[in-house]
Amino acid sequence: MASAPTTSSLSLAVRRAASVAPAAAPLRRGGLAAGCQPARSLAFAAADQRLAAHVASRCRAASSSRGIRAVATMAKKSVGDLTAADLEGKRVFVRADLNVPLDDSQNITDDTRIRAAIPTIKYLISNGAKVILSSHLGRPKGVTPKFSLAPLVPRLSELLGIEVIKADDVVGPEVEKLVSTLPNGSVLLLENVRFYKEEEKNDPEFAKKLASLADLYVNDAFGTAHRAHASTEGVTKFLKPSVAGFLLQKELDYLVGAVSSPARPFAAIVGGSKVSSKIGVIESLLEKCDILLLGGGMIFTFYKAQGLSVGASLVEEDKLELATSLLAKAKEKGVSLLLPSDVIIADKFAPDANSKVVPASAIPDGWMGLDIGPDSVASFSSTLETTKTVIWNGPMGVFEFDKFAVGTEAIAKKLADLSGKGVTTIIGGGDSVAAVEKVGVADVMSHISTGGGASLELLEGKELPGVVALDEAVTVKSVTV
Ligand SMILES: Nc1ncnc2c1ncn2[C@@H]1O[C@H](COP(=O)(O)OP(=O)(O)O)[C@@H](O)[C@H]1O
Ligand SMILES: O=C(OP(=O)(O)O)[C@H](O)COP(=O)(O)O
Repeated sequence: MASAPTTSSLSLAVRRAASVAPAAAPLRRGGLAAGCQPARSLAFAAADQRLAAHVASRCRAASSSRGIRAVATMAKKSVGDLTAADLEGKRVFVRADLNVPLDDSQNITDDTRIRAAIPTIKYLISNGAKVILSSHLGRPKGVTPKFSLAPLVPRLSELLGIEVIKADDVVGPEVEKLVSTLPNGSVLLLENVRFYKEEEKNDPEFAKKLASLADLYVNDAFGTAHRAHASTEGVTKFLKPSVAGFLLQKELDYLVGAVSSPARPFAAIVGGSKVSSKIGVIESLLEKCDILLLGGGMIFTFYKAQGLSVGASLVEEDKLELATSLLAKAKEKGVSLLLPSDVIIADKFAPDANSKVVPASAIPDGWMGLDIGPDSVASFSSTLETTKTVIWNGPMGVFEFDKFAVGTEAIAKKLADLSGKGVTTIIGGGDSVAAVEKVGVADVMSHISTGGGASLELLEGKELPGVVALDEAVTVKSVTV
């Protein structure tokens, strides 16, 4: 697997690459100036931005001639910073995102989010903590049995290797009683936290009640970190320490870390239905990537902006100027922006539509582009061959219809192939994850995000309230480049 930078705690606001020297050299502890130490070995207790900058500048001086890049990071405290001495016998409120799909018989149809939450919970129970596990499921309006977390208990228990206890409520005397009898190393799953309307309102009294159940707080709910809710944000005001779980840490390491200081060439593939939903992502990625490949429904707005006929394809008339300015911005930034050279068109928006391949410049009236064509797949693939880091957000076509899933699946397979060759491949949540899973290549990617909305916000450069609220720690890491 490729060498994405890893940190011992979370990257957030400040990342200062002190040097990017071309030659690779092994890390040599003795060779660094005082205050600069290899990754994972140095954690500054004080969370001070100036300290981070100061240390970065010292490391810059020390490492520029050795092919070592030192990155001082405003970081969040991690659950990994807590030892058995901190955790033994402690009640730990863990907010996870266990919002998994259930079928009509309440069977879990995709347990990815449950599996992703396991490392943090296992770490806590193996260190003698009492885990009070909280999540939402769906968007219930009040108490709604079909949104109960009960169907998750067997799978959680199986994956953890212990019997998970389930509470019928989120707060209140019954829950308090259960918490008071919890043995060390056990897990109590609270009921769906959104059964209380106070959760989404981030009601301080409700947050205080949640906090009163525990001694410390771990947020591992990356998929919900863009929500300022009582269990993701409010609760941190009443529980110290409030730290990040391993999943949250990994998501930020890839979606912020690997994207901010990527191994280059760095390519971004952006697809999906509309330019309007991806403006922020495209603008942000144009600042960072070397190559930008565009696919999906949004390409027709770009074609039209360039004066091409797009038939009945999806076009956002009010975004034509924006498309033109994004093309200009790419040029100005020296980013090679590639639009598909051919497309698969359909005579109607349906799985059984008649279809044919045409050059992008030859879409007849009445036909709509629903996928990228074979020449585009070939040119995108050969371009991707040159890269060291790739991030993908949004499908290349209407992949829900088999006939128009070819381009998306080909890109998924190409990324799997590149991943096997050491390229860092990051799948940024949402439909692209579904595509990668459909093709059966999810396991080989460097990172697959568990959050659609959250990953989009991160890629747009926004801060996530559930992350901002956590305790800070400054770390310095060094990586060879
Ligand atoms: N050429 C196209 N025309 C219309 N819709 C498209 C086209 N290509 C992709 N889409 C649709 O875009 C949707 C995904 O868009 P979006 O939500 O922006 O992506 P993501 O969920 O990956 O962030 C899919 O439902 C897909 O069918
Ligand atoms: O599934 C989720 O988000 P996602 O669909 O954007 O990945 C999260 O659990 C957040 O759920 P919400 O969008 O109801 O707050």
